[in-house]
Amino acid sequence: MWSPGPQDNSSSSESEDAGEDGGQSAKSFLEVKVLKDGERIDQYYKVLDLIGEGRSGKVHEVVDVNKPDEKLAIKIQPKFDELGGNSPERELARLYKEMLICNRILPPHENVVQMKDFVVGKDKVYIVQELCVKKIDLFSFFGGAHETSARRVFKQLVSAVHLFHQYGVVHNDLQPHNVLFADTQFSTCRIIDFGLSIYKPAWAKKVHSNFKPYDWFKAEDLEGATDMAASSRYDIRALGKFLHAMMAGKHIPIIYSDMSFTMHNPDHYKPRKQLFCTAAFDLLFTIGPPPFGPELDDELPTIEEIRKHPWLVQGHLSRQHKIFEEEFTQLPEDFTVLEVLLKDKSTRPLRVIRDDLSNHYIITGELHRTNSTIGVMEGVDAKTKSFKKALRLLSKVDVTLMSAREARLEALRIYNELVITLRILPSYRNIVHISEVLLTEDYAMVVRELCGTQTLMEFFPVAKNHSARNIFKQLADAVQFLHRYGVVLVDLKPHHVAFMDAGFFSCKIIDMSSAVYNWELAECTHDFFQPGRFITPEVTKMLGPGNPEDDVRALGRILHAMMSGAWESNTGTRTLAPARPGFHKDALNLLSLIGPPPLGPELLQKTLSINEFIYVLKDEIDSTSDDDGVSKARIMSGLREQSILRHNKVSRETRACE
Ligand SMILES: Nc1ncnc2c1ncn2[C@@H]1O[C@H](COP(=O)(O)OP(=O)(O)OP(=O)(O)O)[C@@H](O)[C@H]1O
Repeated sequence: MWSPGPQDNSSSSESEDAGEDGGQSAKSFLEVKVLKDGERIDQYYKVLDLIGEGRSGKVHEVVDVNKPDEKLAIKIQPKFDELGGNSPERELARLYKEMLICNRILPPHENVVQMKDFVVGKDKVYIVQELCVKKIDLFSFFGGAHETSARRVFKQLVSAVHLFHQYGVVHNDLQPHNVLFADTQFSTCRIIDFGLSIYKPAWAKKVHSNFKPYDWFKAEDLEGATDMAASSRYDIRALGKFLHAMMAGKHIPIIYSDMSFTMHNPDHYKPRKQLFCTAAFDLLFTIGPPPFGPELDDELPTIEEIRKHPWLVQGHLSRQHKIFEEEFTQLPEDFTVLEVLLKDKSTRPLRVIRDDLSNHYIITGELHRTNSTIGVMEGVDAKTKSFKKALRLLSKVDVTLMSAREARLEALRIYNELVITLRILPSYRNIVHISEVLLTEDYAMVVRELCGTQTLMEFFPVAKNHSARNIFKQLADAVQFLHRYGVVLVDLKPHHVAFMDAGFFSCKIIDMSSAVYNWELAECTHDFFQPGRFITPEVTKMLGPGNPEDDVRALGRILHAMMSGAWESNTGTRTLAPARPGFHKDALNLLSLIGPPPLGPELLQKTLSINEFIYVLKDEIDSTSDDDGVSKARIMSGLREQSILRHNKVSRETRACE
């Protein structure tokens, strides 16, 4: 293959300022290669599968014959428009422009599909790109979208479109099938297909330092009447339609004009009020399709303005915080304001008591769990005197012992714990159930179901292959559930897991005091819950975003403790006790994937989401019989399929849990 040099006047090491938009700071341009006479593309790329077909050609899954480990996508476009819509010259000019936009004009961006190679053959042009998840696009996302996930994906789209417009490019064909995803969790989207894009240097605020448009295009192509009617508002309109589809859970088919869809389907495409906050509606009214947004394109905001919209800028910041400024100020002094701060449609009540606690609960003993520093008592309902409960005391900080700032932080930490346990998480079988919270000025008393006093610490020495598998599965299940709701435990310790029975058969996570809400991670919420209302900026700043990997690591340490018989905390250089005999090789496999180093990896599998990882581990443990070995390869290969299924189940499960 021949790589032309002469007109290539930009060095491959030139650097590029991609702005604050998530672009990378440096870009090496790809050289366009030309197939010599007699050469064929399959000498370079081996086709595995047909994955898509569009107006301009077919897209196949391929591997580079010299690097067969990495799967790629190749878009094969005839040089001449086979449908005859474009003259041969115009079609070639279109292909040339698509290649230049992807390769020269736009810097790389996290949410734009990455180009890998450009090859020109006798009759065809080949664009080799990174492979996105096959058969999944924005259409697949709409149905399961909710406040958190919609904001995440929408922000990414806005960020990419902002970059296009800065560099003078209008994508001009932003449709759901041109937005793919890098992963099956819909966490990172990738825009594809610049086949209809328009480039006007006059629109650009930024240009590559070495890209001189007039060296690459004829002046009439850059200034002429062609495309002049086009405008950046095309992309804004498309974003508005995406936003509407995310909020409504469905996309308005293109056959409906904006007016007719409302006439024929007044309720069918309604945005879901229960899932989206007023800021999202405000943006919909600004850019959505009529009748939600403006009739006239002239009334649409620019991408710059959209980027600054409150739903995107302070999406995860709290409206609650603004509304209840006064109450937040009072919180360190008076815990009864928690009743106002945590007010919601939830069924788990917060009750202010003005009289003595003994009128409500009679303390019958103290609960001591290994290493636990948390004050938990055992008590019964003062009236019925039945059903023992665990009473967890969350006390106000004594300001004579701590600074006002420390008192405020501790009050916010308690607020955060209650938001997570009462408002974010639905009930779950392996997480301790809370029946109510009593509030006084000085403390919050959390009334919970009573678990046994034995914790994982007592379990480790007696754990056997079967019992360990059962308990580990319950924990992995619980962590996966928490992550789906965006909750990271951060500090899962053995004494945070209590058993319900003396035989170590069923366990529950009983401590969420270090948990944080990570809105990037969340895939589902209660139907009527808006995390953004509760997670205040201060809480986010104080506790950080929460790294889900910490929980997987904690599970890895717990697994090791079950297998070795002893807990070794997370410190120092490791001389870890070896696994005791009797554990199945699957357990050793798991340990090598998530256990503490050197038994497990120094770094967890970065390419996989933690959710995905836990899900498959859980499933494999579940289905593995003692004679049936499970290899790492099998675990990995099951990942994609499992998580697609999981995504489809999320909405159903959310309801089932509640
Ligand atoms: N990088 C990729 N990874 C996975 N699938 C892809 C990739 N690129 C394209 N596809 C699939 O191929 C289809 C067609 O691709 P693309 O939109 O680039 O072609 P097109 O001929 O320009 O289509 P259009 O009709 O939208 O103009 C996409 O909708 C998608 O399903």
